[in-house]
Amino acid sequence: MGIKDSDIVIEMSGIYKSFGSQKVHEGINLLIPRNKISVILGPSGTGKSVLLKQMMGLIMPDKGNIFVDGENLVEMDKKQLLKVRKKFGMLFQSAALFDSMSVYENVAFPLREHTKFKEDEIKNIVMEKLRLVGLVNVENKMPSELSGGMRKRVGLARAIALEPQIILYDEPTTGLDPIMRDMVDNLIYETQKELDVTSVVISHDIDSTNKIGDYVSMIYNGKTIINDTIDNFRKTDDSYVKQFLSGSMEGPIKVN
Ligand SMILES: Nc1ncnc2c1ncn2[C@@H]1O[C@H](COP(=O)(O)OP(=O)(O)OP(=O)(O)O)[C@@H](O)[C@H]1O
Repeated sequence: MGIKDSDIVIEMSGIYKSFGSQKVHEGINLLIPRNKISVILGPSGTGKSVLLKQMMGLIMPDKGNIFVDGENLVEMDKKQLLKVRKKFGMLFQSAALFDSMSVYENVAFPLREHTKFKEDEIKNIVMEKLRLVGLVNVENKMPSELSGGMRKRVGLARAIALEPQIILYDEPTTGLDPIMRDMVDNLIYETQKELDVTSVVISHDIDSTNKIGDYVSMIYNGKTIINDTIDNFRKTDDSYVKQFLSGSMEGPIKVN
């Protein structure tokens, strides 16, 4: 079974994006199946983060279409885009916590911004999300008092506070030691199972990909090299994928 047989939640087609004279995307096509984990791989600077931002309409492509649940983001006005963005939660690379706010206030932040919930309702949700990511008795701590892995958990609790259908993870394991990396992989895996959401994970890490990925895509030189099931990814003869998997200097991928 290939990716085309699955229920697709996000479809990007013919995406072109430049910043000034710098061409980042030159005809990206990408399918993201619903309620599964899709990993997006690619060398540094190939525009993976830009791709993620385009999925939720934070950056618009110069050309191409982005469908979320069949609705085309590039044809939407601001109000429609705000509505679509509510389907998404994003965990940024650095977890991007507010340093001057406690853990509790960080997770409560999107609820205060986007809902009219009363304080006792907010409290219930915050405590429930913290419990879900495996954090107890830390709600009054400040981010600076937490380890890197705990901050990722708080970032994830905040990302899921509004119960998104789609969670985007921008390089969640970069800069973490192997044990912490494993912990974050498990967290992504468990969150997907527990909440039955669609997860899109940007990664450089083949071990993580093998562990959590249901589907794998690879982006290189502004184009999609592969976008398929993990099984087909492992079996492919594509020379770009093979070079990336082997970490070799030899092959079609140019190493700067
Ligand atoms: N808002 C922006 N304005 C101008 N250039 C940008 C903007 N966002 C990204 N870029 C450029 O687009 C290119 C792709 O960036 P992006 O962060 O998406 O790469 P990436 O594949 O996620 O890289 P990495 O794996 O190193 O994080 C980079 O050269 C970056 O400088």
